[in-house]
Amino acid sequence: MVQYSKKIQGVPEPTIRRMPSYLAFAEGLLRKGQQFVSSTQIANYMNIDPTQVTKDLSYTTIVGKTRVGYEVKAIVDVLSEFLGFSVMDNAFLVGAGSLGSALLHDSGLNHFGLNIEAAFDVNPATIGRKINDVEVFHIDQFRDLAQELNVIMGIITVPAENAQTVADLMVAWGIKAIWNFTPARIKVPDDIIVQNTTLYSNLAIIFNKLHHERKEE
Ligand SMILES: NC(=O)c1ccc[n+]([C@@H]2O[C@H](COP(=O)([O-])OP(=O)(O)OC[C@H]3O[C@@H](n4cnc5c(N)ncnc54)[C@H](O)[C@@H]3O)[C@@H](O)[C@H]2O)c1
Repeated sequence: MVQYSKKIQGVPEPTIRRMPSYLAFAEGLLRKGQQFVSSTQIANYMNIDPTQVTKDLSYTTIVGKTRVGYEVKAIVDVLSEFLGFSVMDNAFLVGAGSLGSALLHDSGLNHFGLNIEAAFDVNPATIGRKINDVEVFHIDQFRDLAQELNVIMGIITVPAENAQTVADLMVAWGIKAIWNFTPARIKVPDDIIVQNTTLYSNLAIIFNKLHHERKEE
């Protein structure tokens, strides 16, 4: 077990958002056998200023060495632990439809420390099936399984109008963090972590940039 990690609390969100890219870059270098990497090299890859890289990494215990830079293996070990990717957390997914199935097929989640223990749905055609080895249960079994398995995260991929009901169920049965993929804005107690994720806002940004640039041409 690596002992370098500091508490992630107080780290600015943009820094946390950049860290998985630092990690992916370092993992690639490690595979190629590179031992050290400079902040300039990382910055060039990220298209940001080297001072930003130094600042971001200073939130961890990774220390650069004069002239040689950062040890690549240390970046991989420290960031994996710092970001929580080296510890496996268990999640339940509710809504095993099109998006839910895609997430169940994503091996990247496992790589980044998230294990989806079980999925839930209300559609009889889906219940009882296994999607990428994850069994789909009726939503009524959520309570029993949440008590039985050590699950701390809930992933919501149901139609937006059902998102609040599912969130309430998750909170009632001990889920501490909710990853909400629906466009609905769910209400939960203050101590529950909610992260809303949508591909469409990124798409909107692309369209906006495309159309904006076209206007300027
Ligand atoms: N965040 C993103 O980028 C993104 C991308 C695609 C879809 N979405 C959103 O994800 C959600 C699902 O989209 P989809 O295309 O997979 O829809 P879908 O209809 O294919 O799947 C929804 C599933 O939820 C199940 N369901 C409905 N009510 C339920 C309940 N109360 N409990 C348990 N299961 C229930 C349905 O039976 C179905 O299997 C929607 O809210 C959609 O807007 C978000």
